[in-house]
Parts: sequence; structure tokens; C-alpha cells
Amino acid sequence: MDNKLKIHLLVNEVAGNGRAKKVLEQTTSLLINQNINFDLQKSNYAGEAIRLAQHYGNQRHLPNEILLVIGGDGSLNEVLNGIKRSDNPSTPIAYLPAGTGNDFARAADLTADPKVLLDHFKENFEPDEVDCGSFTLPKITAEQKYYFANSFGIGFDAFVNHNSNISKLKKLLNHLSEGKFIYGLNVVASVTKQDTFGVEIERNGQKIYFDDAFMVTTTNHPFLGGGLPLLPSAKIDSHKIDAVVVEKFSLGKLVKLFINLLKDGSHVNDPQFHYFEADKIRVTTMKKEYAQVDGEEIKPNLFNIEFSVSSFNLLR
Ligand SMILES: Nc1ncnc2c1ncn2[C@@H]1O[C@H](COP(=O)(O)OP(=O)(O)OP(=O)(O)O)[C@@H](O)[C@H]1O
Repeated sequence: MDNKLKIHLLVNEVAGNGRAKKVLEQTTSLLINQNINFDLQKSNYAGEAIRLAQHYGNQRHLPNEILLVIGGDGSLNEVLNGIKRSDNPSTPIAYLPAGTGNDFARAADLTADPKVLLDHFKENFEPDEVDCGSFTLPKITAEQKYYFANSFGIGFDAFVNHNSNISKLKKLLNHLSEGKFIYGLNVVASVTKQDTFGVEIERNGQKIYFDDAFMVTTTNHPFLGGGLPLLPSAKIDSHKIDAVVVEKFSLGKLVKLFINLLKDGSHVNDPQFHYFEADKIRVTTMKKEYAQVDGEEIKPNLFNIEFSVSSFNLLR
């Protein structure tokens, strides 16, 4: 049975500041020792995994061939977009989390241990259909559909993400700790600098307007920023998409919300915390703000986006 497996590794070696490289080494040595067929492709630049995954999805594969991604949430996002835009969008994706945040793996309860995953493949290669988010952006020639495994955030969380990316401390702290710690530090550093903005949420034909939003995050699951449970009720198999709007708050209120978020999730009951669940949610912002999609930065812009729930096949 083992020898029938064929693993196609797609790896972002720079993910997780070297973590992906280590996971790749562990995985290839297990594959060699267990005499499992494999090939290996590495992304050479940001964005290349979209093209590589799309190419993989355009080819015919036997059920015992497995596309195994090693990287962080950004790498998974690229592969998801490549597969979904390919001729075979239901091509299953297997994923070993090796980034700094690994929020999707947390939400989908994925193992980070290559041995556990390979042992599992020997018993079962039936994928599970799980949710992802999708949205369309106008392009010069035609509309392009995009997908996300985690979230599309506008405002505060995107600004924190931006500050985390430029932080000189990031590299050092990544070596010392989990992404959550870096994110937490940047939450505090960014809170006084983030402005507020008008945002309209439209779902099921109903429009709700917020004058002073601090952030609006459309999410596929609970986690943000490396394990912070922003919306505990969001699930990757709910077949719904969720949007969270947090209105302007003081530094004192931030501390209270943050403690409640970590303690028992009761921050969701705060009058300044709003959440919506639907098949489709349109988010319109009135001021240029940073955005992030699966942790990848989008420069400040005005957004008018309809998000909807989509799905992909996940092997775990
Ligand atoms: N060879 C490469 N050189 C530079 N950047 C790359 C290369 N291959 C992929 N990338 C980019 O690296 C970025 C970071 O990857 P990824 O998000 O997977 O890791 P991470 O940021 O460490 O993890 P996480 O998102 O879980 O915190 C992605 O934007 C991806 O496009």
C-alpha cells in the first residue's frame, strides 16, 4: 500500500523563518525511509505557488497522488488560489503547517507532524470538503476570483499585520516565540495609530452602517494573528461566511476586550463587537485602509467587495 502513494511536495522554504525548510527535511527523510514515491517543487518567489498549483491542477492525477503543501498561511493561500482556478478545482490539498501563524491548521485541527500525516495517508486518502472564502475583484480584462482560507481583514488587524511585517523585531521574535506574541505586541503598538472609518455591511438584502469602525474582518474560522480566537463561533464546515465589525474603542477597552478574548470569548458580547453570518456578505468601506488576506498585505484602498462561501478538498 505504501509504495502506491505518490507525494507531490510544494514548498515555500522561506515560510516560518526556516521552519518550512526543517519540516521539508523531516518529510523527505521519512519518504525516503518509507520508500514512498515523491517529487519536489519549491516556490522561488512570492506568488509562484499559485502558478505551480494551477499547473498541477490542470493535469490529471490518480487518487493515490497527493499534493502536499509545506509552508505558512500565505503559501496555503497561493496553492488554494492556484487549484481553484485550475481545470480541476476539486483537486485535494494536503498541508503541513510550517509558518509563523498557522491559523488555518489550528482551525482545521491539522497535524504539524509529517510522520503522523504520512501514516494517515497510508490508511485514507479521502478528502474532506471544507469552507474557504471567495471574492471577486475587477481586473482590466475580466473579473478575477480570489479565495482565502483564513480571513480578509480591513483596518486594525490589517494595520497590525502591516506593522508586524515591517517590524525589525519580527525575525528575532519569530525565532524566540510563536506568531501570537508578535501579533500581541503589535496590537498594542498599533492601537493608538489606527483611525476609524465608515463601513457598510450588506447581507440577506439588509444594510447596516457603522460610522466609526476600527476593523472589519471577513473570516472563515475563529482565528486571527496566530491563534487569537476573534470569532469562536465561526467554523470551517458551517458553509457560511462570517464578518466581524469592531467599533472604535479606547486603550482601556482594548485591554478588557483582549483579556475577555483570551479568557472565555466573552468579548463577542461587547456592544462594540458585531458579527454577521451569511452565504454572502458585501463590505463597503468609506476611507482608504490597509487590508490583509490570509496575512498577505494589501496597500491602503477603498473596498467594495462581495464575499461568499466556497469550498475545497482538504486531505488530513
Ligand atoms: N522563494 C521565496 N522567496 C520569497 N518569498 C517567497 C518565496 N516563496 C514564497 N514566498 C512568499 O513568502 C510569503 C510568506 O509565506 P507564508 O505566509 O507561507 O509564511 P509565514 O508568513 O512564515 O507564515 P504565516 O502566514 O502562517 O504566518 C508568502 O507571501 C509567499 O508568497
